[in-house]
Amino acid sequence: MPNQHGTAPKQQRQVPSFDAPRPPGATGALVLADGTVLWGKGIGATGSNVGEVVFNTAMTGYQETLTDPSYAGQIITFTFPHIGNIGTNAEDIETTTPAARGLILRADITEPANWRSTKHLDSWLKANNIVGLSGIDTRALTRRIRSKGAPNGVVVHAPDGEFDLPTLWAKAADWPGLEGMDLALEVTSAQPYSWDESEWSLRGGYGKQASPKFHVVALDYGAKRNILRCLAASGCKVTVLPAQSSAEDVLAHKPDGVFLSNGPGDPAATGDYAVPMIQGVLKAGVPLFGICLGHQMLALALGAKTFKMDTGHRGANHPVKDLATGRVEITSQNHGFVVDETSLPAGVKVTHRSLFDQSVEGIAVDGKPVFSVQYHPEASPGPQDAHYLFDRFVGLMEKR
Ligand SMILES: NC(=O)CC[C@H](N)C(=O)O
Repeated sequence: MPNQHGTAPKQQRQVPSFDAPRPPGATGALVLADGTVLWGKGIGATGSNVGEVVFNTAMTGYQETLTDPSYAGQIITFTFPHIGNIGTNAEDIETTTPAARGLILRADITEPANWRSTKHLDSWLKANNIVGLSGIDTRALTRRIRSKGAPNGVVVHAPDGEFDLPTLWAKAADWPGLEGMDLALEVTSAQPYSWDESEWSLRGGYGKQASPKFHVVALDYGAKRNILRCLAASGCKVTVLPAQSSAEDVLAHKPDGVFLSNGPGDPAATGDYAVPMIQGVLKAGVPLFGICLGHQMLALALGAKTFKMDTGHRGANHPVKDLATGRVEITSQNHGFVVDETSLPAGVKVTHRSLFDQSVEGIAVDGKPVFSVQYHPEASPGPQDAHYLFDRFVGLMEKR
């Protein structure tokens, strides 16, 4: 039986026929695990890469999106057609080593016209070894993902047009998929470090750096820089620790608060290290705040379950309702797994809900300084409606 990604076990699967004529001039393709081939023009680095093919509907912020470590293991389809128009620069990055496995565009890369641009997107993709494809009917691809779920696929770019479809297809069909895959360990920092605000200027309306009042230990599962910036701007000195740090490692820093970062892969696959660490911190009563993967890990540590969504949420205009105030926030999102509401134990309440599909967007523990959200209050890219959550975290530390 093929699973939801269209991947069938090796012994059962049929090698698709790849006899259809290759369009002249095709220098790239997307080969899906079900044998579908979408021909296009290769962009960025040459070579091929396998991953889960997802789509992002944000109209801005392609450089932040491509450098968000949560995209490890994924090939990003941009539904917005003008990608490249502001070029790239050295500031709008969420990590120095992008983890996304490829990108799919409708149109050719737009020529840059922006005073901050220091490099054309195509050269930047090459420098960062990201393989891409343009000339793809991204609307059709997105509709396919929406109706059948995110497929596994291989993106290939070969300037001479020479690539072997059966080999690429086998790479897609053999890839196990994100379910059960721990990718946080691929993108976490190897060493602890202090977030140095002087190196990375505060941007975008968060104001100047506040002098630190609280010490926050941030667990790095693939943390976006703008989260660390937002914590610093809210008055926190931030110590970043590697993903596999234990509760003892964390508490040895005598933190006023502990932050659980975003990150790639399946949250349930990180259970052996993240869950005991979080449980130790919960026991110590230290205020806890989690974003996205961190939110999912907190739910797991509280005894709940997560599961893989068919399509996921990736974009910059997702409406979320704060159930306490009734206020609707427009949020930035990037996730493919979600907390199973029915598995939440007594004493853990849903605080935020997606107005697209009613799924859980935030939780809090009754009477404890512990909360998390599925979406991205730090934006980058996206609106800043939810920035108040950083102040809420600081408020909990203040109270304690
Ligand atoms: N942005 C994130 O932290 C993503 C969390 C998790 N990897 C998911 O896809 O659901």
